[in-house]
Amino acid sequence: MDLNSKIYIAGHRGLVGSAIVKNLRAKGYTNLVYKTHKELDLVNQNDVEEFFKLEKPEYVILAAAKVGGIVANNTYRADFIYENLQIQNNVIHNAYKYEVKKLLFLGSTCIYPKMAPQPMPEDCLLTSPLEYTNEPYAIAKIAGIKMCESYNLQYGTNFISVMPTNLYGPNDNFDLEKSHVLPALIRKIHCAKLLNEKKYDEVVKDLNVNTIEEAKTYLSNFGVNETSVEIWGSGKPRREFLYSEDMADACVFLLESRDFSDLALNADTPVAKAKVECTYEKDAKEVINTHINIGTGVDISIAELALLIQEIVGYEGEFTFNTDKPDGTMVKLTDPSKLHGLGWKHKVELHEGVKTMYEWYLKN
Ligand SMILES: NC(=O)C1=CN([C@@H]2O[C@H](COP(=O)(O)OP(=O)(O)OC[C@H]3O[C@@H](n4cnc5c(N)ncnc54)[C@H](OP(=O)(O)O)[C@@H]3O)[C@@H](O)[C@H]2O)C=CC1
Ligand SMILES: C[C@H]1O[C@H](OP(=O)(O)OP(=O)(O)OC[C@H]2O[C@@H](n3cnc4c(=O)[nH]c(N)nc43)[C@H](O)[C@@H]2O)[C@@H](O)[C@@H](O)C1=O
Repeated sequence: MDLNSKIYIAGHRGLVGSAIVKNLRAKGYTNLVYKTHKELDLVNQNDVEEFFKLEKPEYVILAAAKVGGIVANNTYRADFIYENLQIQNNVIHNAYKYEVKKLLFLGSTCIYPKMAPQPMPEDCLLTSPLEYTNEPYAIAKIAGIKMCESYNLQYGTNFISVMPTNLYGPNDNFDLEKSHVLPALIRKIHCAKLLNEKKYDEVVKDLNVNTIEEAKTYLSNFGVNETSVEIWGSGKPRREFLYSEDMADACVFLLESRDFSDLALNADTPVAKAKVECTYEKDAKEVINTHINIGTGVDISIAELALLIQEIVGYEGEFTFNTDKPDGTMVKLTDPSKLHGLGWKHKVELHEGVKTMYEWYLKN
């Protein structure tokens, strides 16, 4: 990739996409292409093909997807599987058709089995059943990995898949119903603090409603009042969080350094030969695995996360636990040793990242 290469970032306004644009710009890449969802609906096959035909990007980063937290995944199951399959089918296939030099596909660590060994290595994929709450989303993501792998093998493309752990940072989704836990808890705890301090104008502004009564009613639906904040589930599940700017840096690092161009079945390489002959299937599988974990290797319980956010926000109320809401997977800690072996490690620790994110939230 040189600094003038034409790079298409799909999903450039999202949590990850915006961090990737920032990272690429800081590294001096100048020829970046993007479209909002409104300008180009990636679910639409014809429109995506027209875009590739016209723009002919040399590199593609696929950070556009239907994304949400545990309840959104569990509720809008059809939308999560349909939209994600459509988006990735359209983008990956056209990247092949219009000869993109390299593509980076963003999966998720929820592709791994619910009872995966901890920490989860890349090769535990497809070894036992998935977590139910996000099974449709995870199945779409697994299809994306297998598509990248299959196009590399059959057509000699250079498609990479990354499996990030739970992410957070600027431009995150703070919608209390649909967001992930970290932005949801920041907003709930912040609003409870404002209610407690009777800063009603600020609560009304935060929620974009007209009156404090409206704001209080809305927040009470999410178990938030002057003195307490509801946490979904038991608080016992453990999650691993990575700051979005670290995630973006890992993506650009892998895009610059990882290469699968010798994997085509007709390539004159030992892996390709092994794959054709099906003689060294295990060895070949280890080498052709296009997916790689991106994580910190450190996790924290949801109850501990709430305490950490409480301290950063400066909230003095209590927490309640709503066990009618799902816990989801109890532990999903990545094994990032493959990534570490390639020479990349995260820089932002959780406390610092949450502090920076809260400052961003207050400004935006
Ligand atoms: N957030 C997380 O914790 C994790 C995320 N991931 C993966 O990382 C990737 C990025 O996620 P994240 O940044 O959090 O998601 P966001 O929801 O923040 O951003 C998603 C982006 O995708 C775009 N988009 C969605 N649907 C369409 C569509 N039909 N056509 C065009 N654009 C569309 C949105 O565009 P617009 O802004 O114009 O609406 C938005 O820019 C996804 O693949 C996700 O699965 C993986 C693990 C964890
Ligand atoms: C990244 C990954 O994220 C999703 O999986 P998840 O990790 O289960 O997502 P989550 O962040 O929404 O929840 C984490 C934990 O936190 C608890 N929790 C407490 N209180 C709130 C709360 O207020 N909101 C939310 N959302 N969760 C809460 C919640 O009950 C759960 O135990 C995938 O669907 C999929 O999108 C994916 O790839």
